[in-house]
Amino acid sequence: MAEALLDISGLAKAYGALHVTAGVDLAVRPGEIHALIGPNGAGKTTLVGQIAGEVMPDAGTISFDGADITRLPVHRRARLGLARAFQITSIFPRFTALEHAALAVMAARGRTFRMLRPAASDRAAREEAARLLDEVGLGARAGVAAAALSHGEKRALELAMALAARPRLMLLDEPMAGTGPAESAAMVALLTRLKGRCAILLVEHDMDAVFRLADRISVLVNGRIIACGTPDAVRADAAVRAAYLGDGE
Ligand SMILES: Nc1ncnc2c1ncn2[C@@H]1O[C@H](COP(=O)(O)OP(=O)(O)OP(=O)(O)O)[C@@H](O)[C@H]1O
Repeated sequence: MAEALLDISGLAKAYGALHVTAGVDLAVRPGEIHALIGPNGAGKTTLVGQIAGEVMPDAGTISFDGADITRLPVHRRARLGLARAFQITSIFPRFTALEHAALAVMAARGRTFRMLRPAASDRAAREEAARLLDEVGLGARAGVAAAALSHGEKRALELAMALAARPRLMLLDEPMAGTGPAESAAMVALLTRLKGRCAILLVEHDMDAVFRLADRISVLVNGRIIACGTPDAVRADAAVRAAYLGDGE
């Protein structure tokens, strides 16, 4: 079995009497798409927040590439290769897709780019940004203001911006939310193309997308992982069917 890139053990977080993360063990392997599914309020977003460093756990450990990152702040985790894709395109609506991607590239390589003259650093960032946009299928939309992009294109731009950090693990929280069937299919195709480039922990309610994309699926119910395995194994799991998918699916 491949060594885990992200290894979570006994993670716990309570808000008052509510145990939102109740002893989670979870391992994400290098390059895999690992989906985290579960009903509303199961604790998925809180778990992702703990992995990203935004929410401090009460107990348990998170290790990344063998290093204990349980108490590290967000920016230190990012430097180790842990990136979270944010819905970020509304911050500078008049900036173009290319400018957004270039900003992300410069933010990720701050020190490297400060060594260059301003014009050269700008050119290098734009070249890399253009490559990233090509990669997510936005090459032809580089000059379009972010606000004018379609919903699905904005999600693709956010992926390009997260990829600018050259992450080894990307945390993706509901990339299909609010997308129609065509945009959702385009996002599945895009994530399929990116597969293997970095590991992805994918939180998603769109089960069709999850079962198409995921190498493995973990099912979180009431703050606990009740099943983890391949899509086929999870689909066949009696506890999962009872707790989450419903016997009819
Ligand atoms: N800061 C907080 N203070 C108190 N309760 C919280 C806090 N954050 C989350 N919760 C509660 O923890 C539970 C889990 O929330 P969380 O958002 O992690 O679930 P989720 O699985 O992501 O849900 P959804 O699928 O609806 O996004 C919910 O009952 C929520 O109200």
